[in-house]
Amino acid sequence: MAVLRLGLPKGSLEETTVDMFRRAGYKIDIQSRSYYPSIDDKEIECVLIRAQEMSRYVEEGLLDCGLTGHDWIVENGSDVVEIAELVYGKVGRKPLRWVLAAPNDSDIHGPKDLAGKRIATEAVGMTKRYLAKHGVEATVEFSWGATEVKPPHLADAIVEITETGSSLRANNLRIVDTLCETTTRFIANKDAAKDEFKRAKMDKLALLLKAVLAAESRIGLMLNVHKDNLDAVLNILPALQRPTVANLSDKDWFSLTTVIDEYVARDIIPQLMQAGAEGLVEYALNKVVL
Ligand SMILES: Nc1ncnc2c1ncn2[C@@H]1O[C@H](COP(=O)(O)OP(=O)(O)OP(=O)(O)O)[C@@H](O)[C@H]1O
Ligand SMILES: O=P(O)(O)OC[C@H]1O[C@H](OP(=O)(O)OP(=O)(O)O)[C@H](O)[C@@H]1O
Ligand SMILES: [Mg+2]
Repeated sequence: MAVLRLGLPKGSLEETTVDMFRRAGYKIDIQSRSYYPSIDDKEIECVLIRAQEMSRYVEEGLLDCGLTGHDWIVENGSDVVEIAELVYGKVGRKPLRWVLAAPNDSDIHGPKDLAGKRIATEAVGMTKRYLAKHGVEATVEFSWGATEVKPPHLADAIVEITETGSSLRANNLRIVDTLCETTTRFIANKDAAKDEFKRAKMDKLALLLKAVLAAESRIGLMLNVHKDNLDAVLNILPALQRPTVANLSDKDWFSLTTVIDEYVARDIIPQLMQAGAEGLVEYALNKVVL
């Protein structure tokens, strides 16, 4: 039987990825110390791999596809096919940033101030390219992690990824500059992407994962409205998502169903009620296919 070999990222992206697959309809079970999670789809075989190494194994064909950050795909210089961009991190749903950071009281305020200094980072290639772009000579030292603790004694500055900013704050570091942004990508091996079975399977996974992300920021809205108030209520709803308007058994009343961005709901719901909406129900969505 044909099987798709899928790499799941160990580390920061692990929990969110497994949760996204669950909401996409796949149950993944990771036993402690096992690097072969089980999945309730006989056509998929999962392997847990560090995000840093994912693109290398996908490029070599040891894995057909996998999820990892754009940052490590670039850092490794991997030649892989991008099936989908999925904007999620460990905590949030926004791109993450790789930043140059220095102690709050340091005299480093821009790239030029790095001349002759020592910079610790997990992303050596990215940092060297940044220095070259600014024509600055500095020492770049590979860091195995816990990089934020290094300044001021073990390094003058660091290049590190930040999501919530709490690791930088906890270590009295301030952001000096942003080197790049990164998001999660669903990548495939070039040959696997040309294989009919594997490509179809990957496209299906990408569609479902994107649908889960699209649903997270939206809500469903259902309400009833008298015909005299129909236009007023319709005018309040965002123009992009035309609602479904259906007749109720009483001819003078209509039922409206629509999907809107969650952040507009808090403004719109009171307005809708004022305009004559009744029996309004807001509900969570599992998947939205755009
Ligand atoms: N909050 C986050 N912190 C760090 N990396 C994140 C975060 N959210 C998403 N990522 C992404 O996860 C990947 C991190 O890969 P990496 O191999 O460094 O593992 P790690 O998650 O830091 O694991 P470890 O705990 O072993 O250091 C990167 O591609 C990065 O863009
Ligand atoms: O801006 P924040 O929300 O604080 O997130 C960013 C931090 O999370 C990651 O650390 P990780 O857990 O991978 O530890 P490590 O430094 O030992 O790799 C990353 O390397 C940063 O330190
Ligand atoms: Mg890490």
